[in-house]
Amino acid sequence: CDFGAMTPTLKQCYEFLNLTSRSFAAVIQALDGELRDAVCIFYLVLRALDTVEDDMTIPIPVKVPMLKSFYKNLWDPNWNYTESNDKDRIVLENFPSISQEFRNLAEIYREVISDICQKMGDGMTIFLERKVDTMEEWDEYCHYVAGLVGIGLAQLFSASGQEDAIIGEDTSLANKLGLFLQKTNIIRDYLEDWNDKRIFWPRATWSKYASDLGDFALPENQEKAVQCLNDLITNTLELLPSAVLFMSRLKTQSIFNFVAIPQVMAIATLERCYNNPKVFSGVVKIRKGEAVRIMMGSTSLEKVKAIIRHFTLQIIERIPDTDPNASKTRAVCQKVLEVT
Ligand SMILES: O=C(O)CO[C@@H](C(=O)O)[C@@H](OCCCCCc1ccc2ccccc2c1)C(=O)NCCCCCc1ccc2ccccc2c1
Ligand SMILES: [Mg+2]
Ligand SMILES: [Mg+2]
Repeated sequence: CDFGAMTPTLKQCYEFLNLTSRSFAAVIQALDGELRDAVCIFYLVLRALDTVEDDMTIPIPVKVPMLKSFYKNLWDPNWNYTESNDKDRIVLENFPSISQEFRNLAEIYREVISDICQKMGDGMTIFLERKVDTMEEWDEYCHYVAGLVGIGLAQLFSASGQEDAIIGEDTSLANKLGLFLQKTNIIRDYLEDWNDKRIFWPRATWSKYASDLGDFALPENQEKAVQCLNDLITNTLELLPSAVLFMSRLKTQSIFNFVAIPQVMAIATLERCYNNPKVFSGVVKIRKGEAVRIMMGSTSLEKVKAIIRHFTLQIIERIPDTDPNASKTRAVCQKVLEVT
C-alpha cells in the first residue's frame, strides 16, 4: 500500500492488522482502492469485538452489555478498553485510532461494518452461556462469528463497485464462506480450546463417540476421537460446492485471491486433519513453505478447482473402511469432485 498518502492513524491500523492476523493481513493488503481500507478496518473492528468475546477474565454480566453495545463505540472517539489480557488486546487499547479511521470511511462502508458488528455482538451473547448442542446451533454460532463476516465482505465488494450487486445480495452463499473457515478452525483447534476450557464441537456429534468431550484427549479413546473428527470434517466438506459457486461469480482478480486463499488453506488444513490422531495431541498446522505454494496457485478458478480436487482425492484415499461415516464421506467428496 502507499503508506505515504496515509494518515498516521491509518498507518497504525495496518500495523495492528499485521500484528493480529497471520492468515488475513497479506490478502487484505492486496485488495484494491477504497476496498482495502474498508476491509482492514472491518477486520480490526471485529477482531476487537472477538477479543472481548474471547477474554475469559471478563465476567458474563459485564461482557453481555459490552458485546451488545460494541458497535456504538465506533462513534465514540475516546472509547478504548485497557483491562484485556488477550493476545490481541492492542486493538482494544488503541480503539480510538481504529474508530477514527472507521469514521473516515465512505457511508456505504460504514453502514455494512456497523450493521455486521451489531449483529455479531448480539449473536455472541447468545452463546456465552449456552454450549453448542445441535448441528443447527453449530451453524448458528459459526454464522454469528464468521458467516456474518462473509456476508459483510460480499456487501463491501458490491458497495465498492468492483463486483456486481448479486455478490452482496446472495447472503446464503457468502455465509457459507465463513462457516467453512470457522468450522475448519474449530475442528483444528480441539486441544487448544479444550485446554482453555472452551467447547465449540457440537454435542450432537461428539456425544455419539464419547460421554465427555475431554475423553478424546486420552490416548485409549483415539479411535473414537478420530471417528468424531472425521464426522465433523464430513459435515464441513459439504460447504465446498457453495464456496466454488461464490468464487465462480467474482470478476476482480484481487477480490478472487482474497476469497480463494483462505478457502484453499482451509481445505488443506481439513485434509491434514482427516483421520489424524495428532489433532488430539497438538495443533495440526500447514508448514509455511506449503502455504506459500498453495497461495501462489490460487489465482484462477481453474487452479483453485484443481487444488480442491487434489486435497479431496487425498481424503478419499484415506477413508478407513471401518469408519462409521465412510460412505457419507465418500458421497460428500464425490459431490466436491463433480463441481471441481
Ligand atoms: O481469536 C482468534 O485469533 C481467532 O478467533 C476466532 C474465534 O474466536 O472463534 C474467530 O473469530 C471470529 C470473530 C471475529 C472475526 C474476525 C474476522 C476474521 C477475518 C476477517 C477477514 C477479513 C475481514 C474481516 C475479518 C474479520 C476467527 O477469527 N476465526 C477465523 C475464521 C473467521 C473467518 C471470517 C471470514 C469469513 C469469510 C471470509 C471470506 C473471504 C475472506 C475472508 C473471510 C473471513
Ligand atoms: Mg478469537
Ligand atoms: Mg471468539
